[in-house]
Amino acid sequence: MASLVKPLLHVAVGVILHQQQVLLAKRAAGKHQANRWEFPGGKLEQGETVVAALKRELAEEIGITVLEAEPFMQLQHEYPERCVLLDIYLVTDFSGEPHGAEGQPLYWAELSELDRLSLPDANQPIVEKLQAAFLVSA
Ligand SMILES: Nc1nc2c([nH]c(=O)n2[C@@H]2O[C@H](COP(=O)(O)OP(=O)(O)OP(=O)(O)O)[C@@H](O)[C@H]2O)c(=O)[nH]1
Ligand SMILES: [Mg+2]
Repeated sequence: MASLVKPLLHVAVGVILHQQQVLLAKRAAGKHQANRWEFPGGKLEQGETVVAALKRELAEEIGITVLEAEPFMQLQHEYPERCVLLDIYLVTDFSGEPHGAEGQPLYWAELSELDRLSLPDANQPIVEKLQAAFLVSA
């Protein structure tokens, strides 16, 4: 019998904002929310802090060293098969050159086009808050 209790996954998510653009990575086929454009990040390991997970995931996934990050927002979203608690950080300083270290495509998206791209369903409030906070209209 399927479990009636969905797992709650705590996820560290990094937003890298540079001149009205944010860095997105394409989720692999076959994964949860496959083929969507996500902010790099991933699940906390047991006993790990959010910032430690953020640093580890961004090193593993896009090959950068996070030097400074500040909390931006936290949100919980219920998918049909799992719940996620997204801890979203603005990465304000890093070293290294971002690249798809796991073979995934990266894309610098304009803040203004974020609502036209296919992001994970949980991400709509992040897009709205980023646009409200940082989008400068031409
Ligand atoms: N990284 C990331 N995960 C997100 C975002 N939005 C969102 O709903 N998620 C969800 O958060 C969950 C965990 O993320 P993940 O799959 O990156 O975890 P991970 O890097 O540890 O991957 P793994 O399971 O392959 O080891 C997934 O269910 C994913 O769909 C987002 O913007 N970025
Ligand atoms: Mg990940």
